[in-house]
Amino acid sequence: MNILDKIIVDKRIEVTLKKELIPTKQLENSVLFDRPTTSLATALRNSDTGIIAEHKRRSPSKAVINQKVSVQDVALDYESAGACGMSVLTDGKYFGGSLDDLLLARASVQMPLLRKEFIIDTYQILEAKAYGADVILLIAAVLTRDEIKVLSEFAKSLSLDVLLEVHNLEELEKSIMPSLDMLGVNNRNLKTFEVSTAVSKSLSKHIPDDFVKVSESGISSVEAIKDLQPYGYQGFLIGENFMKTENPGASAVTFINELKNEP
Ligand SMILES: O=P(O)(O)OC[C@@H](O)[C@@H](O)c1c[nH]c2ccccc12
Repeated sequence: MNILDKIIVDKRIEVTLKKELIPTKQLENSVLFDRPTTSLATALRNSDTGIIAEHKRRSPSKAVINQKVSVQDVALDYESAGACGMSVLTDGKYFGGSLDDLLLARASVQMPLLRKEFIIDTYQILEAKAYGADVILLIAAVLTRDEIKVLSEFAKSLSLDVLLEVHNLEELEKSIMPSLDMLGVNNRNLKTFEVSTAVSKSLSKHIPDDFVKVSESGISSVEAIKDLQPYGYQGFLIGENFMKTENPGASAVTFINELKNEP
């Protein structure tokens, strides 16, 4: 079994248990549930940098990235650095994140927040809303077209943006539908961990113009962004490059300033 399949097996068990412990009514009663949301897609369309900065403590491909910084500090620093939005890993077992991380980020900043999670059930979308997210991620590699439709339409009914992630043409062609806002191309193969921005380049021409294009993973230089912009990318999801440093917020400031000053 590859790592992605393992994550999904565990996720199904986790969601089944949580559904029994915390009824959906309780999520809907969260003080955050009825708040107005902010669109990441709109923010990216209007941005001159398009950086979505991620909070990630560890990952299956890298045991320790950063276990020291506080998610609130990172969120505040990313926002003042000029990031367009923030991605918060909420998976515990493989990424060391939690829904509390999302909640703490929400308490700290106004910018759009993405719940970075392996979503397989509408229950997790209610959680995303209740803990302060503006955007959810759907991963085409682990969902059927029908599941993508049900989950994305449910998210839209809660005024959440949807970022659909693909890694190849087959996943892209199966997923195109009007209930998606952003199409993300993951440069990292979640089954083998191989990373190359060439994946974003080759898939870009197959993404219809009505979706905001986002390039995800393995972006570690301003040059990489300059290289991807001509392919129509308006969003760039960056995790490790910031999180592996002692001060992720300061690294984001340096990076975004360099990006703004580049001709
Ligand atoms: O740390 P990186 O290489 O900059 O990547 C960030 C982000 O794209 C990556 O964390 C990611 C992309 N898709 C995912 C799906 C699940 C978990 C994590 C991810």
